[in-house]
Amino acid sequence: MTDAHERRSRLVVLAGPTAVGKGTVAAEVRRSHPEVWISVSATTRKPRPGEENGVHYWFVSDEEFDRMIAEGDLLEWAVVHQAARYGTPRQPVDLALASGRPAMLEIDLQGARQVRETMPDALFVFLKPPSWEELVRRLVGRGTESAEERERRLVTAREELAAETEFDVTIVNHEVHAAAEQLVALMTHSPTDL
Ligand SMILES: Nc1ncnc2c1ncn2[C@@H]1O[C@H](COP(=O)(O)OP(=O)(O)OP(=O)(O)O)[C@@H](O)[C@H]1O
Ligand SMILES: Nc1nc2c(ncn2[C@@H]2O[C@H](COP(=O)(O)O)[C@@H](O)[C@H]2O)c(=O)[nH]1
Repeated sequence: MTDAHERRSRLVVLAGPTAVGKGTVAAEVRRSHPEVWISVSATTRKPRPGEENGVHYWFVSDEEFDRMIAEGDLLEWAVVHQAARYGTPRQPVDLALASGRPAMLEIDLQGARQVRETMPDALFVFLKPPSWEELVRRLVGRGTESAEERERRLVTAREELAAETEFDVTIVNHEVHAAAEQLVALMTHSPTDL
């Protein structure tokens, strides 16, 4: 493996449609590979039951999010599902990469495109559902959105699925542990080895 490839693999950007399982797979990586650093995003969305500030997200006000943008604190940010703003705090990413830890961002397509511009050496991974029907089942089964919000998310999901070819690698999330292991392997192996 070349030095260039090692640099390329250390930051993984994970994206994919709503409810494909990005958060679940990221939680599995956190559980089984504590050596991997995972970014905690800031969002203006309200917490879901069980979500903790600083663990799942930094839940911030619109004013605080405006301040973070103005002060250049965010590596990327976007309005997602036409509903709330989400962004990646820049400094923790820089610190994780400087410390040599493998690092991962779990963000939407718009954010991934921004990171592609500023950090083209990152590895862009698309998490894909086994089928559209299974994606809808997971979204409904999660039970965290209203029917109206689910519809909005599925509109974005169609656009995100169409962007798969922009990514370096696709992982199909059939099973959570297997998907997490494939993701971690990408941080240490060439995609062509898998
Ligand atoms: N491999 C899998 N098999 C079956 N169910 C899964 C799998 N992965 C995730 N799920 C379930 O699918 C639902 C959506 O998962 P999750 O919330 O992680 O998706 P997400 O991609 O982070 O969604 P969003 O982009 O909307 O935040 C959850 O109920 C989760 O338990
Ligand atoms: N561009 C960014 N997108 C992000 C970030 N953190 C999360 N996300 C994406 O938002 C949607 C919705 O998440 P949810 O928790 O409300 O279901 C999902 O696609 C996430 O990947 C971020 O920092 N930047």
